[in-house]
Amino acid sequence: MPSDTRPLYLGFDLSTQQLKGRLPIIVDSDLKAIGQAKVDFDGDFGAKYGIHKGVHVRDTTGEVFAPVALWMESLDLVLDRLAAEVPVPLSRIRAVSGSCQQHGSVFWNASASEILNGLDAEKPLVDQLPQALAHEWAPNWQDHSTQEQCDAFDNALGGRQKLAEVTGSGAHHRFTGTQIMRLKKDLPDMYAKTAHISLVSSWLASVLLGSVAPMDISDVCGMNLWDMSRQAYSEELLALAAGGKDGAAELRQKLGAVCLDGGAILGSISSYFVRRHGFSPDCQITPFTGDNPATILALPLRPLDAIVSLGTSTTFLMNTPKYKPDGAYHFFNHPTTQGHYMFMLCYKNGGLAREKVRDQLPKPEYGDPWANFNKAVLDTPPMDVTRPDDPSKLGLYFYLRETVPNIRAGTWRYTCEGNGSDLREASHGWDKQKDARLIVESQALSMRLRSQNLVHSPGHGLPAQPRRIYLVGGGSMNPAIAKVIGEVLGGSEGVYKLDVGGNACAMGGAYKALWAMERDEGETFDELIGKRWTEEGSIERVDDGFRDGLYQKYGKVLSAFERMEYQILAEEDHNSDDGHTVA
Ligand SMILES: Nc1ncnc2c1ncn2[C@@H]1O[C@H](COP(=O)(O)OP(=O)(O)O)[C@@H](O)[C@H]1O
Ligand SMILES: O=C(CO)[C@@H](O)[C@H](O)COP(=O)(O)O
Repeated sequence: MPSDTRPLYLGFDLSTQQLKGRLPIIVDSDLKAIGQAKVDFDGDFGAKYGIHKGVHVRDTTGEVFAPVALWMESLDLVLDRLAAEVPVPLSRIRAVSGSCQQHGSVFWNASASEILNGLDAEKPLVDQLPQALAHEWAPNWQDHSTQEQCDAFDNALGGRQKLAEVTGSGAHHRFTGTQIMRLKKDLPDMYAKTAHISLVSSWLASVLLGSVAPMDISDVCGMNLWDMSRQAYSEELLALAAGGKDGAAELRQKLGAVCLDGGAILGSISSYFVRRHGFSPDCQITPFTGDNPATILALPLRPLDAIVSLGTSTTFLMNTPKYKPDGAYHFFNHPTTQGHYMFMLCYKNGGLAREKVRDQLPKPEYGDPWANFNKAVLDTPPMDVTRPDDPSKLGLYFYLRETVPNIRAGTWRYTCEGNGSDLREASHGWDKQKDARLIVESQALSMRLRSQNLVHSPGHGLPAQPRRIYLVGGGSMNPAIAKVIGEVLGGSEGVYKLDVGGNACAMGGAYKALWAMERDEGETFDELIGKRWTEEGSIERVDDGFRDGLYQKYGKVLSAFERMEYQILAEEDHNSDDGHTVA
């Protein structure tokens, strides 16, 4: 086929701080990215919407939310930029999918279908679509205003572990079921006016489709409402969120159908995008998923490989056929492979917490803003142990209430012996330079602690650990962070970064659209992408990973790290509004 007629697949990424579109060109045996465009929410629209890092925060309640109109403006703008920046017409795009920040929800009113279907290409989305909303704000995954609702969810089926067994997760502040329950209580008129509820992923798919799109099989698991063994909504949990049996039926209707096939074709793109942005009327929309499920589609991920996503949130992801739910982590349906799951740990205090520590150090006058942070990381030895009898330093750096564990905002500095004994608070703290290494170690130790049941020995007598660790997200550009992650988490075959770096989830979305259109009968995503994907040009080895001796040293302080978390949790007033659920 001549190169200028080969079909293209577009993958969006609507994440916390930006909307990105990546446009890979697909050839017979290769998958090649040919261009991208980006809207930065703060940079492009910060003043207009009064947002900071893509969201509004209400400190008194713990609410975190984003203006939906911001995403409407950003969608038109990113497509204008894409058309200007890529050397191919958008009419060559054959199908679109994408990945969006998880758990956020958009509340549509009863005129949504009519407005979506009748968009006028002469006017921007932001002049027409807000009228289709019942609520101008979308709760964001950093929201932590739902402790009361989390307690109710954890108790509903007989305990947190039971909830995790049924839905793949214990109750979490950000999960959509707890958010819907709170909004129904706080804003009953808004809830009554709501005809449809979308996740951010199905919202973006709806706009592109020109009708309300179904939720996707993986992203639907981020609600605490989906029964994993039945692959259907849990009636009991719907009733809990919506206040009784009648409420459950109404809520099920608002949530709509769920698309069980990640490679389904939902329909042709809305004529708005054909007329305004030059898409072909034959361009197809396939289900959009969450940014984390899409990230595991950015490469053929084998069981025992792990992805660490260093975006606004930090997430640790694995593809596994085993379902071993626990209140401290998440199991989602795999976005493309039935019978497989995505294991996930998710931390709120990821990139922004590292930025806070970085900003305590002198700012480099020019060049890489991370240069001084990186120097401090590399100048500090593991756990700041220089001599054999130095105590090991451990810290927690939370600028927001954390998810796992559910610890309030604050900074804590502790020491212990090399074997994990004699844990005590470092009453005089330590030099700020050391925090740079210690925050990265702390984030990696938490991931190691909570993923240890999921990994086994990769062979050759090695201790249990991931085989390969792939880094993605904005922080994956950072070699000092990569080194510490390898030292703490291991990785018997090394640590790699994806060449698409911060765009892995958009790439995963584009691959999903490709699979939807080009799969043979019964051909799995991994089979199709595995045949065309090559390591060369896709990944780069950035660290050795497992280091015999040092890996075991970090292993010895894991129990002290866990005790430190418990001690801090125990300090919280159990009767305070903050609650004390151990996640
Ligand atoms: N060189 C770097 N070193 C460390 N962190 C970085 C670097 N470059 C970007 N980041 C971090 O990446 C984060 C954004 O990552 P990204 O994956 O684009 O975010 P999101 O998808 O959540 O919008 C920023 O908060 C920033 O802290
Ligand atoms: O809440 C979660 C996962 O459960 C977050 O990972 C969000 O999905 C947002 O991700 P980024 O903006 O950091 O990409």
